[in-house]
Amino acid sequence: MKHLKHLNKYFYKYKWKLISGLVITIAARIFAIYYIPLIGDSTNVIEDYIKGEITELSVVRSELAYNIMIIVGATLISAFFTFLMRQTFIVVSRHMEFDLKNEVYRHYQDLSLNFYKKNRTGDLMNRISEDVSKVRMYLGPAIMYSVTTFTSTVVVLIYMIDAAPELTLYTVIPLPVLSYAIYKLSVDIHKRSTVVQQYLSRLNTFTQESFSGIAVIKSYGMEQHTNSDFVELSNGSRDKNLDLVKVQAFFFPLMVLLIGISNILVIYIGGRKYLNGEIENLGVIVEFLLYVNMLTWPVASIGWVTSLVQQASASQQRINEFLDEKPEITNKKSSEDNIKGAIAFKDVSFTYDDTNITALRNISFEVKNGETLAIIGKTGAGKSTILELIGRLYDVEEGEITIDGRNIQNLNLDSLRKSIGYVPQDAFLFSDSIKNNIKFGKTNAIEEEIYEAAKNASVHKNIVNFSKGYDTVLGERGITLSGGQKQRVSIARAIIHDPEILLFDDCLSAVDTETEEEILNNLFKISQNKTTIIISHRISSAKNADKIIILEDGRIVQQGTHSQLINETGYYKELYAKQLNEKEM
Ligand SMILES: Nc1ncnc2c1ncn2[C@@H]1O[C@H](COP(=O)(O)OP(=O)(O)OP(=O)(O)O)[C@@H](O)[C@H]1O
Repeated sequence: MKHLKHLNKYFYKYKWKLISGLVITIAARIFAIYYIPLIGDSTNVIEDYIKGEITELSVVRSELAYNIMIIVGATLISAFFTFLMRQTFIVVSRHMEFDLKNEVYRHYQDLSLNFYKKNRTGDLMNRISEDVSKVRMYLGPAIMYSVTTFTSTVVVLIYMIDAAPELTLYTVIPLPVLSYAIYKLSVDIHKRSTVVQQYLSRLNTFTQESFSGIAVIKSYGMEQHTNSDFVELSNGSRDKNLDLVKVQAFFFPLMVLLIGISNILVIYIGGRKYLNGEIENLGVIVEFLLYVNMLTWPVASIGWVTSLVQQASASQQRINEFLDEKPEITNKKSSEDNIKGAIAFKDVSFTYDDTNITALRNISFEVKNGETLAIIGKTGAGKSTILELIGRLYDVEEGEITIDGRNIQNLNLDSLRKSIGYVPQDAFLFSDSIKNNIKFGKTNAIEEEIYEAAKNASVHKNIVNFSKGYDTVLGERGITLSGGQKQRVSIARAIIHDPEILLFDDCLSAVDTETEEEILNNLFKISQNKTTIIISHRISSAKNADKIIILEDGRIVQQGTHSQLINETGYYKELYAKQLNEKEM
């Protein structure tokens, strides 16, 4: 239960709505019960007529007509209040669910990359959807049914004790048993449905992966194999579903059985008391039958609600685990910074926490504002790590990275990130239109700016050739761009952002050398007063840079300009010779 404390702030936020829900529920219950004594009364009138205590049929008629009117009126009012009750409690729970989802989502966004490496996307999604839904069952139905149960029980018991105290005692005896049995059943149902849920999520992941990787499956002729894996999984899923259905099937029969026992007790004990003259009228027995039936659902719901609260508590615990995670990268300065973009690494070493791989060792270099630095090196040399550190996707512990002479950890984080246009190695595009993907870099960009950015990234011509042009939808719902096109849309996104610092991580690898040349020329014009860092495996991307550094195993092994490096024995000269040869061939 302690995990659910986190939600108290939401109860406080919606306190007035909840209090009005409470008042409405009490009113609904009072009106729902109000008519029962009238039914007892009507039975008594008929009984008195049969016994001859009332001789006028017209008296019976008018008494019954009056009772019926009140019964219909009270039922309608009760129905109206019940409608309002659901509208209040369930609507409030939907608001709370919305708030909680937003809270979790905002927190996810603040968390650092390390958190995303440690936790699987499926798990993140489950906690924000499945777990939040389970918590909503506590915020809405569980609270609503608890209030209903409490008010119904109190009001019904008052009426019952007033009518026949001893009979009340006998008839309510089976009800706690009913509540306990439903609780036990609900716990079992919960256990089984968790397993069903797990199977479902495995089945979903499997199908999703199979369809995403359909090209690989088909080209290796693995359809049969994949199909039998699917059948095996879905057989398991069906069996678990059947297990669940079996237990669920007990729910209503159990309720009917226990209500039946209560009814028999009312008739048996009530009947004997009537015959002994301890109860004056048959109407009391009729009333009691109605009371017992009216108590059944609230009492049964105690068991159900207990299990809902337990599930919600387990879910909230999982949500809290993530909410308690502190972002590793924090903003230490609230006021904004004006960034020009001169970057310097001073003796920076960096080891990834999770793999313990030391990606950078004693790295020092400087790029002045407006200059271009190219980084070349074999795969795994630490090139991408340098760019990630500049954007503070990770913080360095050894050495210092400065921008405009200030340690980046002391700069306003938002200003820092806004001053950077980063094109990662795997160009990621959203399942949205090309236009919106480019606008991601500048949400208020006008059409002309989008076209300009796309032209500078040499992708405009490709885009206008699509039948829907810039409105072409990408990804699952639309077309798939070629690797080179993706990279160029991603470059356009960085260009439109118009940042002070441009970071390109091997993002021209999938374009042909001619287009590469074209983009580099455009970039050269755009980035006159920007600081640019280009990572590449090609000399052609690096040769015009003001400075080139060669990384090997996390260390800078050579640095200089193109003309210096081609005359110096080492990796750059070898690469140059190799790529020159390839070009000539
Ligand atoms: N997120 C990460 N978590 C743990 N280790 C990582 C992570 N990213 C990179 N590494 C490791 O750090 C080392 C440097 O990786 P990095 O991506 O910086 O190399 P790179 O020079 O950019 O390589 P490539 O040219 O293949 O992109 C590698 O050994 C890599 O396995």
